[in-house]
Amino acid sequence: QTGTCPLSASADNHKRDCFSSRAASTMAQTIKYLGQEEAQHIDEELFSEYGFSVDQLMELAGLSCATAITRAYPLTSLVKTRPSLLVICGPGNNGGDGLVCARHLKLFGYEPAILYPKRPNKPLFQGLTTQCQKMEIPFLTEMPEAKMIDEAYNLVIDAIFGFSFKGAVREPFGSILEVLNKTTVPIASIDIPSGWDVEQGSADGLQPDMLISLTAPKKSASLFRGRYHFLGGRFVPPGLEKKYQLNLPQYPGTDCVLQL
Ligand SMILES: NC(=O)C1=CN([C@@H]2O[C@H](COP(=O)(O)OP(=O)(O)OC[C@H]3O[C@@H](n4cnc5c(N)ncnc54)[C@H](OP(=O)(O)O)[C@@H]3O)[C@@H](O)[C@H]2O)[C@@H](O)CC1
Ligand SMILES: [K+]
Repeated sequence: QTGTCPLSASADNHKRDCFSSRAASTMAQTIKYLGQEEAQHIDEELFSEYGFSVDQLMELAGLSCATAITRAYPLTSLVKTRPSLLVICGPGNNGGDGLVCARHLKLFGYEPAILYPKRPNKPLFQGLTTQCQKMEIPFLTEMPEAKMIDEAYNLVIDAIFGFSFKGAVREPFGSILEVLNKTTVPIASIDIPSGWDVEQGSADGLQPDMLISLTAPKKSASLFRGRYHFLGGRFVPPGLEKKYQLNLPQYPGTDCVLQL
């Protein structure tokens, strides 16, 4: 009889609702934040064990970044008359993500310009550079001053260093990060705020407005204080997710990004 009583039924519903919201929040709390070595192992396994190529995953990573940026800073929200963006690319795969991201942002209607001061002599990066040039994206020859960046661009995309960054920042990136620290336009960092220790962060380093974590957040992401934290890189096979207990949240529908 109690089972049919409206009060009990609603209490049961309440219990069930509480349980599922608790379950959901437990799920959300247990997304794994990766250490540096763990992130590198996952990366290596994707290429070896799981048969992916770098350019495949870089394309998906860069597309996720462009999509997340479009969500956080839609064209209609930009304060400057032109939808100008500055994309700063570093010497590794994080820089490659930046090149792919710039290409997609151009297709999405933005006007990116790229600073790419240290270009690896590898076909992958040469191809990505050519693709951007053919998309009529200008490459800057030097880092503009902070004041000029604040005047000319709506957003800076930081694709300088990712999860392989270690030690004190070497030139020319030390000077570039110093300038970025003086700018006031929002910064969107790809995977790691550049200059941050991948696990410990950096108290006096960049304070980006947006962070796009790829595959899974890295430990330093728990110190991120900006407005937008997105997850991208929807390419993790179930076996790998299970092995590393990533406990990734469900991406909605066909989306390639998820706001955390
Ligand atoms: N599985 C995934 O999630 C995927 C991840 N992807 C992306 O790859 C990123 C990781 O890429 P990565 O391993 O190439 O390294 P990354 O962090 O770009 O930097 C290495 C470069 O930085 C340099 N460097 C290092 N320390 C330095 C210092 N102190 N000062 C100055 N330079 C320093 C170092 O130079 P070197 O030591 O060789 O002189 C090297 O050239 C990852 O974060 C994500 O964005 C996607 O593309 C695909 C799928
Ligand atoms: K970065």
